[in-house]
Amino acid sequence: MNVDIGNALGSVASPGISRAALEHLDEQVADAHERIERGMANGEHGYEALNLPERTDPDKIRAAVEPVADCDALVTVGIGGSALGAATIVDALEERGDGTETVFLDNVDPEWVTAHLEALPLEATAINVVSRSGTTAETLANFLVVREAFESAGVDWTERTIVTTGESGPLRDLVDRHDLPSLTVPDGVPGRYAALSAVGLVAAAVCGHDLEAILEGAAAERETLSGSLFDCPAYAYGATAYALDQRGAGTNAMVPYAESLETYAEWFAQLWAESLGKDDLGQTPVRALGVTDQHSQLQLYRAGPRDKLVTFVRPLEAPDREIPATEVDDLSYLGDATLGELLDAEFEATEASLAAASRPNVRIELECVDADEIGSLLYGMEAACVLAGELYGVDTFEQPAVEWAKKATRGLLGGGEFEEANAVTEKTTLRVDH
Ligand SMILES: O=P(O)(O)OC[C@H]1O[C@H](O)[C@H](O)[C@@H](O)[C@@H]1O
Repeated sequence: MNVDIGNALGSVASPGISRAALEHLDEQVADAHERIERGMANGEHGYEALNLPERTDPDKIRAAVEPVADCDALVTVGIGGSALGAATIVDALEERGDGTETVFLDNVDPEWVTAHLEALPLEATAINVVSRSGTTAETLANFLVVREAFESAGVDWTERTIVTTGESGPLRDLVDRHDLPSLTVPDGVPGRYAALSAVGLVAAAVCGHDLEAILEGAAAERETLSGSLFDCPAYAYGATAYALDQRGAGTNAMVPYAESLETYAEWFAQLWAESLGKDDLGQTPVRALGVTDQHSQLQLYRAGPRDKLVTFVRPLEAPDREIPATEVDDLSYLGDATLGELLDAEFEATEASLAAASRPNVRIELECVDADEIGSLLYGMEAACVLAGELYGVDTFEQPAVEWAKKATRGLLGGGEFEEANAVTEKTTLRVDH
């Protein structure tokens, strides 16, 4: 992964960061890097995630999925960090997989869940249940619904289920009770940093992806971590995003220029929001897709409030397709090009249009979208986020605000005494009814 922060410099953009300020920030990056290395060496909570490329055992994951390796479809039941990493990988690599259909049940909208289950060939479908805590209501509820759907269809779900969870908890109890194949979420790895463990790789393994290549790409990115942002793409990104936020770019629009990376933007949004949104600090991630959202959001990014950083992710190589020639003179220029050339031109034009309007933007380049590069991207952005967390001085690896709502939900459903649930009845209303 390469990062170009030229269009975030003060000489181009407003807000922007001057070279001198960047040099100064680099001293903080050196300190933060030392802290990160120490955390990694000691296996501290959160920092341990950056050790995953060396710690994850692909053979173990493949052995666990072996009983369902010939399935036609895989339904992953998980939410947040227990779904988005896996979804990012299989969506990015879909064209390179073995054709296994993948469905991610990461919502409890009943109509949507039912529609998915009814469309799946259950006798040829495997179930991938993922929950670090083993207590997340949405995941456990969906698993119960999926189980029942299998039972009603006369399919033995215990033969088709793989569970990834912590060492203990309700989901671990189910594993033990039904003797299900299972994998463990590594200690010290928060869900949103777990894509490079079994949490993200079970689905990839079932789809026939090259787990070693994903981990090698991540390991190569890990090698770039160093005490200077000028030598480390991940830190260059994390430090620049932080510096831009400090200067007023409170929103970070993540814009991959590849359909296959659309889910990656969702994964990034969780990573950035849950890790940095604390103590009244943080940068709001928004998701967009090139070229599609040039025609819906670009107007705001180029001419709206100067409160945004636009982050492009650009694969340099991709399969291409000719644009057929046409008999209409005004369109003849298209016939001389390919769809890839059009995509590239749109990217270059959009990037330049933002720079010309002094809007800060950063370019993240991948060689292509393959297993190696996706490993590199996920690891690089995790490291960027950990660095940003150090610079902000927040508790990067916790998410107390999300836990608050989880407790309130459980309280409302009678799952225990949680005072957070009282806030629901105490709500202030000012209704305008039809
Ligand atoms: O893996 P689980 O324990 O089921 O948690 C799933 C998700 O739950 C919450 O929403 C947390 O904020 C996320 O960080 C986590 O990824």
